[in-house]
This record gives sequence, C-alpha cells and structure tokens, in this order.
Amino acid sequence: MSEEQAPDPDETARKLFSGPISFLKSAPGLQFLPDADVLEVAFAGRSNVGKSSLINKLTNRNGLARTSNTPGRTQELNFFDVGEPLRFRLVDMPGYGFAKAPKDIVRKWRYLVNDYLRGRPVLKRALVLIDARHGIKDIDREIMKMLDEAAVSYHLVLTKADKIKASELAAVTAATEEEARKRPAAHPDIIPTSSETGLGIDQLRKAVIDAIG
Ligand SMILES: Nc1nc2c(ncn2[C@@H]2O[C@H](COP(=O)(O)OP(=O)(O)OP(=O)(O)O)[C@@H](O)[C@H]2O)c(=O)[nH]1
Ligand SMILES: [Mg+2]
Repeated sequence: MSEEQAPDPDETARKLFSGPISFLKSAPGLQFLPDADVLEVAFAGRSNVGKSSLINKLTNRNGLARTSNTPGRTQELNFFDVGEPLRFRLVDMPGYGFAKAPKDIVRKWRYLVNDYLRGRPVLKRALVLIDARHGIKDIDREIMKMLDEAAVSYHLVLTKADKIKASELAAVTAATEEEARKRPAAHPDIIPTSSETGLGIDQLRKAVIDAIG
C-alpha cells in the first residue's frame, strides 16, 4: 500500500528560505528603485526590537543582518535577495524611536521610510515588529498609520517572546490583535516570535511566502 505524502508546508517554506542570498545596502541619497520582478517584504519596528535577528533566524544564517546591543545600528535600508527557485527580497529597515536620537536622524528616518513605502508596487507586505514585553507604542502607531495610508498590508509580529511568561504573552497577543482589527491594512493574525527559541519562525516564513504569492 502506498500513501501519497502531502508536502509539509513548513518544510517547503524552510527550503525557499535556505537558497543563496545576495545583499545590497542602500547608499544615502540613493533612489530605492525596485526591480520590477522581485517582490519585497519589509521588516519595520522600533530600534532594538529584533528586526535583524529575525531576518537571520528566518534565513538560518547567523550574522547575515548585523545585530547589535546598540539601538540604531541599522540606519539604511538593507536588501537581502533570497535566491532560487522563488526570488524575493527581505528589507531590513532602520529602527525608529530610540531614546536620544538626534533630530536630524529622526528627520532622515521619516524621509527614508516615507520615500520607500509610498508607491512601491513590489512591496507586498510589511512586518511591523513589536516587543512582546512592551506591546504597541505610539511610535508604532505612527508607522502603522503610514502603512494604512500607503495601503501597504502589514502583519504585526511580537518579538522576544522568550523574555516573558506564557500568560503575559497571551495577554499582549490579545491586546495587539484587538488593535490590529481596527486598522485597515493590518492582518488580523498576530505572530508571536522568538529569535532565541525559534517560536513562530515557521509561521512567519509562511506569512512571507503567502505575501509574495
Ligand atoms: N532574548 C531575545 N533577545 C533578542 C531576540 N531578538 C533580538 N534579541 C536581542 O536584541 C538586540 C537587538 O536585536 P537586533 O536584531 O539588532 O534589533 P534591530 O531591531 O535590528 O535593531 P536596530 O537595527 O537598531 O533597529 C540584540 O542584542 C539581540 O540579540 C529574541 O527573540 N530574544
Ligand atoms: Mg537592525
């Protein structure tokens, strides 16, 4: 008796993320011209929330995106082209909202992010990362508003879930979900993750694949 084995969607997604990766860093003042045929998913969130760590975990490559204890490490857009057979691009965005950020950096961030987000047909989804210990802050609402206005659909992703108790994670997930439901461009499902334990990583890979079709 032979049984047809349905492909495991987690395994399929893992394979798509494990191909060759090339890296392109935006230079200041560069126009971020999209490649018409390469779809993008952008990682946004407060400084130090864990954007770069999550990209490393998703692609299973330590040190691909630079991580740091110093908030504000990533100040440009970093593009990671994931290779065969499905080509897509992960975009590591500069973090927002770190204390003591000089005004000119904040202004630069706004210009950069606004320029990048608006009218970019290849940008299929943004992942807005929220620290599970803190929940959504006003500064996160600012970027959610930008995304709502630019009609870029986004997924709210909780990070550093390993740092809190399961009951606290359940509470912050519910609160985040409630807020997401009121947002026109937000996906209703919240994805709790940890780059330490790997929680939610398979789910997040599937969300990315889903977004790029
Ligand atoms: N415990 C724990 N620590 C994490 C996790 N994700 C990231 N970190 C730590 O948080 C710090 C910041 O992580 P990054 O990935 O550099 O954060 P970022 O959002 O890219 O920061 P910027 O580039 O400054 O905007 C690092 O010290 C990471 O090791 C996680 O899931 N769990
Ligand atoms: Mg970073």
